[in-house]
Amino acid sequence: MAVVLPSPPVTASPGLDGVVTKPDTTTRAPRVKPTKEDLLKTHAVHVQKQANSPENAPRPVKQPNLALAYPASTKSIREVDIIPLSQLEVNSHHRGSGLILKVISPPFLGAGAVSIVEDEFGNVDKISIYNQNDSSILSGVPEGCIIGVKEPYYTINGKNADGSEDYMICVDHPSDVTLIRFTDPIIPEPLRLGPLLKTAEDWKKAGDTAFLEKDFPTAVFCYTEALDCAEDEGFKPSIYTKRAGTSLILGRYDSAKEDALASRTGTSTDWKAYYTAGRACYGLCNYSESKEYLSKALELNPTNPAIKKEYERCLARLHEEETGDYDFEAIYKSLSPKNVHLDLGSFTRNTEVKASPLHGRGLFATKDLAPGDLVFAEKATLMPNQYEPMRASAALYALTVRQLLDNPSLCKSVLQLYPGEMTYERNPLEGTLVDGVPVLDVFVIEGLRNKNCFSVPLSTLEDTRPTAQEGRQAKGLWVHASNLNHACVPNTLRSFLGDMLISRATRHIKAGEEIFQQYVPVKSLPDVRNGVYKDGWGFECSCTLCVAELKQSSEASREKRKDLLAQVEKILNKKTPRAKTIIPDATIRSVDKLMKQLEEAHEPEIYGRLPRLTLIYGSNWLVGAYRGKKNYSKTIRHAVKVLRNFGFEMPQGAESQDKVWDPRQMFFSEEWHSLMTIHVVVALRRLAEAYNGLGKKEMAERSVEAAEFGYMLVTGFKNDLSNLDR
Ligand SMILES: C[S@@+](CC[C@H](N)C(=O)[O-])C[C@H]1O[C@@H](n2cnc3c(N)ncnc32)[C@H](O)[C@@H]1O
Repeated sequence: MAVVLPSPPVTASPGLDGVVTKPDTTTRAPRVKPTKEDLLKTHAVHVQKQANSPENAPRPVKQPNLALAYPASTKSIREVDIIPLSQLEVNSHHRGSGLILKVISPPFLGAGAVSIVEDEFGNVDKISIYNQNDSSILSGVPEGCIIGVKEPYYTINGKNADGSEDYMICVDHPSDVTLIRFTDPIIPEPLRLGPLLKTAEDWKKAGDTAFLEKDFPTAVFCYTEALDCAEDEGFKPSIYTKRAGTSLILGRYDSAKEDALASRTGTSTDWKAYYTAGRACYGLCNYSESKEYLSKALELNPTNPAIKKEYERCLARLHEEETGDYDFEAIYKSLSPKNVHLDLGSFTRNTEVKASPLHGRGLFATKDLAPGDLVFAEKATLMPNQYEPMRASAALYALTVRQLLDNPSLCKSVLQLYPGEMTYERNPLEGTLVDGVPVLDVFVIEGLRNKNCFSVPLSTLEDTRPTAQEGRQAKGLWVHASNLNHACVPNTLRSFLGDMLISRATRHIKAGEEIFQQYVPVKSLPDVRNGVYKDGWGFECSCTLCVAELKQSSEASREKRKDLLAQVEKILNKKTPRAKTIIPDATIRSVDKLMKQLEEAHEPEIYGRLPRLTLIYGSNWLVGAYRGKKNYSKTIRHAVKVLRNFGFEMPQGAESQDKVWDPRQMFFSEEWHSLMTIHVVVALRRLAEAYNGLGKKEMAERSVEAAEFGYMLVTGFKNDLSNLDR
């Protein structure tokens, strides 16, 4: 799916003569409007060009520009005052008004469907309808259909070739436009066509033809007409069955379920209705309801293998939801770039959503958890299989709009996510059905996508490999995980397997304690990282580390650390030495010296049990440098420092090669505030290598075991450390 970058905010721009001209944003009547002939002629040229271009090019997405947000209409087309096109004013949203229009051209399909429309008085205009679903025939507004546009936004689309203004009705919110049935009395006399087909049987046949041609949206439309004009009640169940099956193919599970249940006749053939309803509920990840319907289907048709199979699948999902018992290794093996949506239930019962003292809602533990425990595992609510970084956000936005339109029952859980500050008040009617579709505000959807989505590799395990392709991440929404607030030194770590988010405890968590995660990897300087949170999510972090660094440590100390870190970075030029790189001793000595000063710049009374993030880069580098020189004792010394700098408790004397201690214990300290990343695993491996080099087998083995535990935390499940070499 290609991406259309958000249209630029309306700002001043230089004109041809270099003079800055401000776009005209005043509400006013349009200047000169083109004639019907001109509009149709220009439009036909575009449509022709499209017809000549290669078929099946993906539709681009118009991502909403939050700076230009406006609310969706919550009114029915029957509640607004119908106005003629001639009353439209540019740069206006025409609150309280609506249009009834006939589409008089085939559409040009780009990011939106652009068509020419006419009102009952013969006025014509251009319309662009965005964010419609492929499952809806409105995505291609067929010529001849009648549409209602609620509270239309009329805009200047740019300039025509002759320099005149190009006007357009711009429909961003998918629920602002509604398809009007040909027999609806709301259609004014001059636009009326009367019914295209006469009988329910005719419509049913038309539906069947569309179905066979795989034009499923049209099939749904025809079956709907058939149901509407059917006089014989006995005719309806078979149409409901057909429409349910078609909706199931389209992924419109809510309607599939509703139609399936409406198709029941009270006879033994109702197993089909229950089977379809069960599959629809499965599609909505509502496994307990799915089980109910599938049980009923089995009662009526106990030997049917298809029902049995679905039933078994359903039981497996319920077991996962209940126990969190997953075979992660098998799941990992089943993953492929084409198969990222896993058939799994979500395990969330160790956690609950409650009000957080920090902000809005938070996630809290319902039982005591130990380091390594599965806190929760959640299948993505929405995650497109799109790992191209340039396209991932737009794909998630488009999928969210599509899924909510197709399955209004999803609206409640998704629309309650935090969308950040909006420029207007949210309407409580969002997500409720008006004119048969849920009211969707695309700017709210973009806001909540932005504030709640996670970037996700195909699997975290693969992402930890040196050969991993950088930046290939999809974006997804996990509604349960969206309740997590951020802490720089959190108590959980998330990882991914396909669209499954795995959250593991990185320290002891007591029942009732709030659960935190890092939104993004933390920057070492507190003001820099808090700038990221402020810009991205609008908050300042109040975790133990941020409070210590920003409130307790003096500005002078902060500046000193910043300055020393800059000096270290300058020498290292952001390169971690590889095993075979020979580093001049003088460079190592300079880094070592600076690192000592940097270490001393951390006040012991403040950093006693906290990570010292500014030291991590340099200490990691020193591990690499001494490893390259096979200087085992210094490798041990600095690997221990790395672990300490990540906030792990190191016993007295651990920096010495002769100290006997147990690195496996470091994850279980109650008082220390540690930060778990893949670098901790790497440091533990270096420690093991160095102990091995010195012949200290037991220490080496303990270090490997600690690294394996750390790797389990990072990747979500137990894995061989050799993955880190592939
Ligand atoms: C994904 S939501 C987290 C759940 C959120 N508390 C809610 O009520 O929906 C992200 C938003 O939570 C808030 N937030 C997250 N971590 C925070 C923290 N440590 N302190 C204050 N606000 C935080 C910010 O407003 C952020 O934009």
